[in-house]
Amino acid sequence: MIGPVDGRAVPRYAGPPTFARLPRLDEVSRADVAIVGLPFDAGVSYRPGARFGPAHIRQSSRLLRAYHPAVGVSPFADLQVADAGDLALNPFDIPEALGAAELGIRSLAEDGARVVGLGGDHTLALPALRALHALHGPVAVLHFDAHLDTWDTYFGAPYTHGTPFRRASEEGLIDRERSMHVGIRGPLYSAADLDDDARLGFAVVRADDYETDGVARAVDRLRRRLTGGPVYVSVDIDVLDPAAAPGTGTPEAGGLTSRELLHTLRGLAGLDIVGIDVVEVAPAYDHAEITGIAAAHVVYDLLAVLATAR
Ligand SMILES: N=C(N)NCCCC(=O)O
Ligand SMILES: [Zn+2]
Ligand SMILES: [Zn+2]
Repeated sequence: MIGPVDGRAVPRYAGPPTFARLPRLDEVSRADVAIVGLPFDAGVSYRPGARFGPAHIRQSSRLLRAYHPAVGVSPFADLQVADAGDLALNPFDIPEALGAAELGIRSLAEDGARVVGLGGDHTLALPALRALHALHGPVAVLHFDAHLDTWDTYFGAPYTHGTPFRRASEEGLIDRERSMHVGIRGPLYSAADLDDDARLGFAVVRADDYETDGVARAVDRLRRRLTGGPVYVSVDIDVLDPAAAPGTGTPEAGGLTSRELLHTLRGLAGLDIVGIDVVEVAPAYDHAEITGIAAAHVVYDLLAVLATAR
């Protein structure tokens, strides 16, 4: 395995701009995990800027270290993780951008890598699910978000960051018996949004459930629903409270702490995770890399979970 540049030999703030200062994909013969930047934000409904997310998450990942004590693994030693760079996604043509994202993710996955997409806005979950469906058939979606993202259209547009999981459900890409949202909160357009969402195949762990029932119960609920098949993990960074992730486009008060989120992610060990995205990091609204660091740790903890399958 080729791991990250050692922070005790080359200063953290020097060295390659790859995620965690890992090798580039073209520097390794094969990869278990490919981290790919998806700089695209033409699907947003409010604050723009998630196109700068991949570079920001990479910059905020320079302090990650080799050993994960809570999980008891060294993700970069147990897995060959490499940075595949960014896909070139057309900012003026959403369907074309989604096609390019699907193709890029699919070709990385066909080479045998688990793909971690760094967003970019949440529209990108749709091409990722199209790519994975081609390889695995319908997958369960474990979706961390303040928002349902199963709305229908905005201004008549079907492909936006508020609609990827409705499209994915309509297209038969997801397992409607095993998908779920975690962290849902905030105002909806109407009560019918929740009925539509349930019909599209999602169970819900609300942000408020963390307050009343705690992390262990949330983990228990999601493990029960997700076991028995492939799982796609999609993390919209706005699942975190704006205090823990100010750098995002559609923030909602009352979200998870980063400790709650990371603890929940570690509870996924043993599930068959076939793909991951971390989206909606918009650095223009970030401060002191708070959001970038949270996103980098989300990726790191999910890599640790993947490493437990070794
Ligand atoms: N996927 C994210 N972050 N937000 C969706 C919000 C869609 C809306 O403004 O109704
Ligand atoms: Zn969201
Ligand atoms: Zn979202």
